[in-house]
Amino acid sequence: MPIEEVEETAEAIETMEIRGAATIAGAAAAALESQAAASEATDPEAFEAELRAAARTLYQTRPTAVSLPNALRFVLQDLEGATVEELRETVLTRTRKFRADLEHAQERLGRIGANRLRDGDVIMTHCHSTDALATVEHAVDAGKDIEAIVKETRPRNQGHITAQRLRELGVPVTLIVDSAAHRYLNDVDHVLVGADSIAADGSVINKIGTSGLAVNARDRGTPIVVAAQTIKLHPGTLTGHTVEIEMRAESEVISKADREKIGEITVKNPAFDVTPPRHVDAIITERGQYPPESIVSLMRELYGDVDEEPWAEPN
Ligand SMILES: O=C(COP(=O)(O)O)[C@H](O)[C@H](O)COP(=O)(O)O
Repeated sequence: MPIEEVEETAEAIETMEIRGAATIAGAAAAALESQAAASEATDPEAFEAELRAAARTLYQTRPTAVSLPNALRFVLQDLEGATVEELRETVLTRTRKFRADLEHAQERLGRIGANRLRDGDVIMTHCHSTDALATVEHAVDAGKDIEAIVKETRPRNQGHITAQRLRELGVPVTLIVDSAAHRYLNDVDHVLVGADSIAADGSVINKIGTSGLAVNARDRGTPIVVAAQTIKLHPGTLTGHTVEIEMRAESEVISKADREKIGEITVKNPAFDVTPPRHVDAIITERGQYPPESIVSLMRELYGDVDEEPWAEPN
């Protein structure tokens, strides 16, 4: 049984109190760290079994952001240690490194992404991405004036979080409903979004509505920039796996009362969609800027082919 803190983190990820791919990954690593620190296992097998159970609990929360399994894999792959204490030390060292790397990567990505933004540029955002905001923050720190048109991002309105963060940076914000995006793209220099997963062919999986925004941006000739640390690269897609798109509750879309008033309908609430590489101009990572079609080489270099899940129950 995982400790209470792991259960609480899993619940917070499921209910989206903790959300966004990078934040989810950091929280999952922190939960494994707590599990390792608190473990009272007396033999290495029991310790590893506890860690695997904790990882499974975290893994089952949301399916689309690959940063979550990438974090779990980073911590649990090929665990080394002959005693519980050695294993504990390995896990604690890895979870701390993972969390520190996460911060450094976002900082570096932000500096690289900021080079694309010029003084006076207007960006359009969708959802709330800490990686995307890191690029704006660095541009602002470099003295550039940036303005933002922020899509509200139905049904969960993550655009409100983006608007608030941008205001904290002193960026002037115009909030629009999602369907107004095409109308305002003429005023925009870059569409700037994050990613939950990036597939080997360079497809970008991000908040539902990203692909429609990208099509509109292409129509208007506005460049589409994706800010995504390399923990968003989905190594499973190298071996033919697809990225699962999370379907969320109907209640996020329509109230029970409204639904009953309308009569018999089907409601669908996919949380993410897939933007093909031809609609993406650049993917900004902490390792540099990549055209989407060439991201596969970075994916192979960093992850190789990974098919196993180190948190699976041993046969
Ligand atoms: O789509 C979302 C969040 O979806 P949700 O709100 O459903 O979790 C974000 O664009 C990415 O996760 C990137 O975020 P970050 O750059 O912070 O990792």
